[in-house]
Amino acid sequence: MIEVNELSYLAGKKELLRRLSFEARSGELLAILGANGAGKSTLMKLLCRELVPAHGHIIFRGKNLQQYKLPELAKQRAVLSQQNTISVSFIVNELVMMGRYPHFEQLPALRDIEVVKLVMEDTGITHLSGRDYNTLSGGEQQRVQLARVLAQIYDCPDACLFLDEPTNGLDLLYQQQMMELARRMADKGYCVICILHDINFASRFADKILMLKEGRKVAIGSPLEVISHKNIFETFSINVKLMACEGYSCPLVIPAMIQNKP
Ligand SMILES: Nc1ncnc2c1ncn2[C@@H]1O[C@H](COP(=O)(O)OP(=O)(O)OP(=O)(O)O)[C@@H](O)[C@H]1O
Repeated sequence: MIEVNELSYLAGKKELLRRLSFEARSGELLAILGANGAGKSTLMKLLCRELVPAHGHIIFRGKNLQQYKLPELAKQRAVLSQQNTISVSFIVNELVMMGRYPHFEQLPALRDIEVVKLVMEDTGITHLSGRDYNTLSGGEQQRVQLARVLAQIYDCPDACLFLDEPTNGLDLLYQQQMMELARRMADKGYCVICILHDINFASRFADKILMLKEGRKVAIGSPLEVISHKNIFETFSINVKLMACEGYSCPLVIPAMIQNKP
């Protein structure tokens, strides 16, 4: 689905990503972990073609990403970004319909209206349908944006869904629902690539984890392969305890006390 080959990105003279290679397949949830400033969002912007690589290339569904026309790409990948502030007033229903814009010219077809209804049900926002987006809480806005991006790729079940810290601002229930929804999307055949800060969510829901440190790959593999004291220390400079969790194959990560700190 996505092959990343020797990808580098420069901002001025600063190398934000260094010779990064990995792949993500259809039906897979890939979590990207790394400290603040590790290059996770930069990588996601490259994968979505918001940025152009300095070196290396990205093959998306068998074709170099740069060769796609944007309208073509819009039906095959959708992005939930971190920043979702809107200066103009929009009714929730209209905002979700924006996800269907790549699919119709002037007026939405019956299918577009049906998809908007379905994604609003999936994300639990049907009751917000007539509300002004700017009056919603941060967590409600996050779910509306998720509904919009799901609407965009709803009819393309092997499309790619990019989620940049999707659990930000959500309470515990909605964090879990967000990750369960991401998991369900992968199980349906979508390739889901998700930036996370919570190692336990990555461990619990991802098929593969990519760990980044200062723009380079520390490790990639299944949670069992990747979640180790060594990789976590190298990525985050913290010591942790790893615990086996009954009924789950993935390890549970608990912060160890930092010694000699006030
Ligand atoms: N245009 C730019 N010019 C200079 N430095 C940049 C530019 N864009 C990003 N950076 C720097 O590149 C590094 C990686 O940024 P990026 O946003 O990809 O990190 P991140 O891993 O997503 O971090 P966070 O977890 O804090 O969101 C940061 O140190 C950031 O300050």
